[in-house]
Amino acid sequence: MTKIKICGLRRPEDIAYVNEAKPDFAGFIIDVPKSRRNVPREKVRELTALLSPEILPVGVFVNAPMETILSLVTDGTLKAVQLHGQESQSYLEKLKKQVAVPLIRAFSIRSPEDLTEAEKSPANFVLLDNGAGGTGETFDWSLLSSFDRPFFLAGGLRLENITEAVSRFHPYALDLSSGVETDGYKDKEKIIAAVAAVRR
Ligand SMILES: O=C(O)c1ccccc1N[C@@H]1O[C@H](COP(=O)(O)O)[C@@H](O)[C@H]1O
Repeated sequence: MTKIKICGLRRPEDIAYVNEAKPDFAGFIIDVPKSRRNVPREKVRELTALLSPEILPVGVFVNAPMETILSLVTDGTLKAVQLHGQESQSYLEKLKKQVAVPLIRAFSIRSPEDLTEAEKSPANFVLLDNGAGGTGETFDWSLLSSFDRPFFLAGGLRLENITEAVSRFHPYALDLSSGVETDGYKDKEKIIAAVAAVRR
C-alpha cells in the first residue's frame, strides 16, 4: 500500500494533527531560512519528542553541512534524511556510510533525462518533485510512464489529485505539504482527509 508523508511541520499543533491522522512519515524543513516552513535545528528535537512513535520523523535538508545531519541522526532525532538541494553524489555516498537511516534524494523532474538520473541514484529512495521544494505545483506526470524504481511522489499533491496519483503510478509514498495547508498553516482536516484517502 502506498505510504504518506506530511511535510513542513513546524508548530506543536502540527504534531498534534499528524498524531491524530497517523501518516507514515512526518517531515521537518531544517535550517532552510528561505522556506516559510523552516525549523531551526535546535527546535526539531522539541517537535519530534511530541511525535507518536509509529510516525517516522524525516529531516529535509538543502545543502546542509554534513555535521548537522549527523548530529540529528546519531542522537535519534531523525529516522530518515531527505536531501533536497544540490548535494553531490559523493556527499550522498559519504553520508550513507555514516548513517544507518534511509536516505531520500529529491530530483526536480523536467525531462526524461532527469528520471534517468534519478533511476541511477545510490539513495535508498528517490523523491520526484516539481522544483526547489514546497512549490505546491505538480510536474508533468506523463514523464513517469516508464520509471522503474520505488519513489516518493511530491509536488502539488492535494486531496483532488492523490487518488489519481496512487492508482496511476503506485508510488512507494506520497509527500504532501502545500496541499494540506490553509492560509500558510497546516490544516488538521486536510491532513486527516489526505491520510484516509491514501489508505482507502
Ligand atoms: O516545503 C518547503 O518549503 C521546502 C523547502 C525546501 C526544500 C523542500 C521543501 N519541501 C518539499 O517539497 C515537497 C512538497 O511540496 P508541495 O507539496 O508541492 O508544497 C516535499 O518533498 C517537501 O519535503
